[in-house]
Amino acid sequence: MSKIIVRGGKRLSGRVKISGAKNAVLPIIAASLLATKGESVIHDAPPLDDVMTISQVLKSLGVRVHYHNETIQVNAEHISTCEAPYEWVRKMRASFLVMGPLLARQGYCRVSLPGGCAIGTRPIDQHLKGFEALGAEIEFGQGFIEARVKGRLRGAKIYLDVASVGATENIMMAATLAEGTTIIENAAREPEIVDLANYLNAMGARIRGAGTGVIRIDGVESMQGAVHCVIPDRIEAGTFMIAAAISGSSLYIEGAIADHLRPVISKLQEMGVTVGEDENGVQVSRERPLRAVDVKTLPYPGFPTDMQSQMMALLAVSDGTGIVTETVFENRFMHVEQFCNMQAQIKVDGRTAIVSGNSKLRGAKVCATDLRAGAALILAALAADGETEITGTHHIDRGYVDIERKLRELGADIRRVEPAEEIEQVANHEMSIFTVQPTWA
Ligand SMILES: CC(=O)N[C@H]1[C@@H](OP(=O)(O)OP(=O)(O)OC[C@H]2O[C@@H](n3ccc(=O)[nH]c3=O)[C@H](O)[C@@H]2O)O[C@H](CO)[C@@H](O)[C@@H]1O
Ligand SMILES: C=C(OP(=O)(O)O)C(=O)O
Repeated sequence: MSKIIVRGGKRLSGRVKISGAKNAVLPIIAASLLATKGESVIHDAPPLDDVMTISQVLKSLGVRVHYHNETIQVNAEHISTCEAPYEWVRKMRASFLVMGPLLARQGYCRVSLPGGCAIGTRPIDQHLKGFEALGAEIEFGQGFIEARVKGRLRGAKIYLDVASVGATENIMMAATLAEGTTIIENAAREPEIVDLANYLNAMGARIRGAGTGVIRIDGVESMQGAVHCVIPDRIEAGTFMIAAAISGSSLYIEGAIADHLRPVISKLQEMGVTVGEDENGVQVSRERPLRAVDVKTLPYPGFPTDMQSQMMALLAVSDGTGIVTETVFENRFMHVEQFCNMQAQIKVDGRTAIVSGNSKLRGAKVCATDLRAGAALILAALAADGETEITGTHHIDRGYVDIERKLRELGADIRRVEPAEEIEQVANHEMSIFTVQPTWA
């Protein structure tokens, strides 16, 4: 498969435009299943493999989906089946988000168990607990989950044991068409939850409190298609902020919403990075040596787990020792071994990684073990001596739009290599939206 090759040591400069948020657009596309009338038009939908995957899930349900120029149109007036197949759901955890809308609208669904990044066991018990509280009966089949309800779901009070992003989204979507009021307590507060609630409200839902720990949903009889613009991707923005810091550069990150990035901005400032903000984005500059800091991942508004590996790359080249504690996922240190192949000094003890700084990173052959780990390896490679070859690029393509083009335009020496004999195969493969966008459009 393809490789990304980076020759480190280049200064970057200029501005980079952040794409729409992967983690916002995926639930929003799933939510469009709730519209029994009219078409949804979703702008700033990034051309990512994950967006293709969720589109394929909807198409497999008989829904009309069309993608053009970062706008996705969904017409879900007609649904022909309530079964979301393994073929697509296994590729990505967010596919499981069709369960809430299907159950609410059709009273039945059969959804394959979800896949996604291998960063922990990632149970779905909180999603199912929520559906059961709303009156659904849940059955496990072989690799499938079936949910059914007689008549409409009924509003309920649901306390989440963990403030799960996916469970909050799935339950919130299911509750929109329930009879009566649903209250989700200990709800996740991520900006992507707020974006989803805004879209659902534009479709006719009645949701209050999204972005706080208590969300109230007053059920409505029906919903229709709506127009929506997806928020900018705070994780992509954070990744480019670290690109500026790790390469000793100054970059303007266009579209970044500083309020969504507070924990990342605050850590970078503690490390000696200058961050300026205005209404259109953030300016990040690093002129002096970096100071190591400790980082603990937490649900929003804490430091995002999706920025942990990128921050670890930065700590590896900072002065001093930084302790990284991962509290959200129990197995999200797979990238450490890859960093160590680049001469980073990192020791893992359970959920803690001790990063001894001042490493002179060296280019090496490394493999992206998951999406953010792949981005973090690119960042490390920007600061490394010599050439780094990164495989496992399919992980990166799940969540970053044209990362190598964006970095190249800023001055990085980065390119993607497709082995000659595989080019034709890739071009014919419907997974690659970059080469065969029209097959799922
Ligand atoms: C598509 C998407 O938006 N993905 C994001 C979403 O994933 P996702 O929605 O899967 O993450 P969750 O917030 O659900 O997971 C957080 C923690 O809760 C646990 N848990 C979750 C559900 C459940 O039913 N039971 C349970 O125990 C998980 O194992 C994990 O330890 O939020 C994560 C945490 O910010 C991010 O890393 C992912 O990028
Ligand atoms: C873990 C991630 O994605 P997913 O939840 O889709 O696996 C991520 O975006 O970093």
